[in-house]
Amino acid sequence: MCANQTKDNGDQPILVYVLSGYLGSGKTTVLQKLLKGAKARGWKAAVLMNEAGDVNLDGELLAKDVPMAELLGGCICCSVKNDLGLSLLQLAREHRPDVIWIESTGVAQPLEMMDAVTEVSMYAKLELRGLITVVDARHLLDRLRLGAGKTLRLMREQIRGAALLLLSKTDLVGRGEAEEVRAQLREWNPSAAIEDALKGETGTDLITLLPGAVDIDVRNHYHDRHGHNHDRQGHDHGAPRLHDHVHVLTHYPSGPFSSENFERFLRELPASVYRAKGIVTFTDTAARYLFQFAYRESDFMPVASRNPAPDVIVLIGEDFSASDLRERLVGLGTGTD
Ligand SMILES: Nc1nc2c(ncn2[C@@H]2O[C@H](COP(=O)(O)OP(=O)(O)OP(=O)(O)O)[C@@H](O)[C@H]2O)c(=O)[nH]1
Repeated sequence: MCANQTKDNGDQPILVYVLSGYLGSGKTTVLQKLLKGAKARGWKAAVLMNEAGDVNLDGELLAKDVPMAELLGGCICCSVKNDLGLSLLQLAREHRPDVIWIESTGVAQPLEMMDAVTEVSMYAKLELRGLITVVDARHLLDRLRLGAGKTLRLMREQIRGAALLLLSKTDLVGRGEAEEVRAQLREWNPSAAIEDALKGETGTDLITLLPGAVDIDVRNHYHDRHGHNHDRQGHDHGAPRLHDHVHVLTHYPSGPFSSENFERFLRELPASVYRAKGIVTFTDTAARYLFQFAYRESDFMPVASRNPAPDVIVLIGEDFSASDLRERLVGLGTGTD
């Protein structure tokens, strides 16, 4: 391979992560570490920042060479939902990054966020890999002591929706208190990885903790600048962490399948998958279809033929086995479903 050949991720999905966490929990601090880690690995990263106010001060704290889009004056999950789509698409098309980090406002509802981000998968090859929630140990503890309330409820939702939980401000609590917080996190979200992140510093390289990030390593290293041909399975990058119990699963079908198989697949989805959407091509119909599945009802609409996005199926749920569902999805195309 030629030494100055650059990586080509043309056909690879851009991986998207949402950084969630209550106001002041340490999201920007973590984002700075993520950007540093991405740079060290030669990944091209971009950032989308959402601030509830009219100015974005956090953006000032980030490296100037990182493409960044800002959404001000509202929260992604409600008032600026459509703008999020446009900004994400623009970032994706203009910069073709390997990874996009979205820093959400501290008050964002995680499920609404997932819904908004996955909507963009209908227009560009982009894959939401999950929510990373930063939890302020001190603040959560104080809220737990106060008992039920709106803020505690939101913190709990952000924790429940996460694939990775980063515990910040452990320096502001005692050792026993930190353990109390960890136990609470495990109770609310038993499938998430939990890591201490004091001022954004984690014991293990933060990048390796991201669900699915090894995929970026694999694609980059395969075309690495020095021409080294690395193992596409990523075996030389340490053992990838398994996040089988995911909340979002994005699948790109390798070809069309029968509408009957697909309808059966939707009917047989486990109750833990409460939202699905995508674009599919059937062997037995002329048009491509955009489908929406919510509250176990599905809806199909023909897609304009000019939509350049590839076929895609996105599943969103509480906690489901990705490998099991992925197997069923692959089976759709082979008729073994
Ligand atoms: N003591 C302590 N302070 C921290 C830690 N992590 C972050 N901070 C500080 O907490 C403050 C808020 O951190 P940010 O990273 O800006 O938090 P954020 O979640 O982006 O804040 P918003 O965007 O306002 O929601 C900053 O002053 C950080 O330096 C930590 O682990 N311990």
